[in-house]
Amino acid sequence: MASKLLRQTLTKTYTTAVIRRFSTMAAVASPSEYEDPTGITMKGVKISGRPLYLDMQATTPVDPRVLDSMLPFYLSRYGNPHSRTHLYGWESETAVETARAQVAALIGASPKEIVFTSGATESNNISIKGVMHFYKDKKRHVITTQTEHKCVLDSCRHLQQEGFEVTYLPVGSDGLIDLDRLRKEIRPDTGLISVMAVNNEIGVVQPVEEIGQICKEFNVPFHTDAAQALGKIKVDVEKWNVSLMSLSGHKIYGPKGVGALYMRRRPRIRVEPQMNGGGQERGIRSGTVPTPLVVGMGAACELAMKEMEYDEKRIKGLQERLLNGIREKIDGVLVNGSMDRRYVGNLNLSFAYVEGESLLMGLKEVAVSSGSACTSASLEPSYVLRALGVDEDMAHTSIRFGIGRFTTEEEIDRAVELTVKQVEKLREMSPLYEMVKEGIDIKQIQWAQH
Ligand SMILES: Cc1ncc(COP(=O)(O)O)c(C=O)c1O
Ligand code: FES
Repeated sequence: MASKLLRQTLTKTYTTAVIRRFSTMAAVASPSEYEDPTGITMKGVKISGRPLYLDMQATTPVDPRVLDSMLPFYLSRYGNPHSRTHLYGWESETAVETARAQVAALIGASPKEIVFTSGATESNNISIKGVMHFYKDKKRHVITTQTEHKCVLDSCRHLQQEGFEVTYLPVGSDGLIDLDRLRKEIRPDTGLISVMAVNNEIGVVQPVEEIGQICKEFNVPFHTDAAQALGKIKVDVEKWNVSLMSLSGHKIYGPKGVGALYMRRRPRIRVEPQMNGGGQERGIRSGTVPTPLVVGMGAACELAMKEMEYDEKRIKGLQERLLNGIREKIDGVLVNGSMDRRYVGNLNLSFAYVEGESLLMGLKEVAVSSGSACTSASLEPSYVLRALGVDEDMAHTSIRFGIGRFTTEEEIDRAVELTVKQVEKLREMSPLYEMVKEGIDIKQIQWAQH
């Protein structure tokens, strides 16, 4: 008895000490090699000092409070949540169920409607291919949009190869779909309508509630990729009338490699599983549930629930500071996508009369994303910006600034300063800008053909 008590106490003390140490280390992560004044070279870029991070749509840092909640499940409570015969299993299972309730609460769902996955990519794959495969005898048609995340588009392409038909709805110059057009495209054999809530590149918020109503009217299941919406805008599965919703942990200050899929129970939506095995997660997603990651996602959802309003207010202020700061100093700045229907943490801008690649190369001190081809594996500029009808040269100079919970005013001011400096420098060298200043309409110029 005494030894058992001693062991428990020791384990507890050990864990608490380790947690403290690790969380502090994590909170101040700054690998020293980048601080070397002579710099290092990575991917052909000379780096001396860490760039400031404004790429929150790509991923977010883990909130230290989230990490704190996760650590015990690596160090002392490491049981398999599916072990039925001992405490280790039971405590992990309890933690997974708590996390399930935390995720459900943030989207107005019942915990029974949440399936844990490896991320939004997997949830999107299960939703799109899983639903269509399950109802394949009667339903052969999917409607989605041209500006979805690659994993939605690619799942749809896969279905097309199998003989399903897919309609890719166009978007207006504001990035939003036309609801009348959506109605017109619905057919008796339409088995799924998949429209993302918040776009990852341009931040526009689709009219999800209205889309949900149309889906109800035509009795077609509605799937929404809410990876960029969760914890950022109010998400409500009832109000939106969604049947399936994809969620991700690492976009909301949680860990990478975990996500969730919401699946409506009434009326019940069915899917064909993509992963077969031990039958975990109601047979929809076999495989041991990664307890620490799931606990982290749950904690991140709970924090988002408490802090979303505060975060949004702060981030909105920073977004305005960034846009006004840039516009005060330079002209020819275009916001890509609707400014009214937009998540405030996203500012996607294009800069006229500069060369895209040079702009990015000159902005190495700010970690941002770009819609230009030179930053991606494909050779085409962003398909999202092209769907909006953004001019080719403007698409090449687009920069996505992603602002988040831990972004500071100083960082925004520094980003303004560096961006303005770079754009001005490039314009000084640009004969095109020279002509514009002289009042020549460059769109009217007939360039020599070659
Ligand atoms: C809109 C959207 N959908 C899906 C994903 C993929 O999410 P995950 O990394 O969790 O698979 C992302 C993130 O890149 C996203 O922004
Ligand atoms: S800016 Fe690099 S390819 Fe267009």
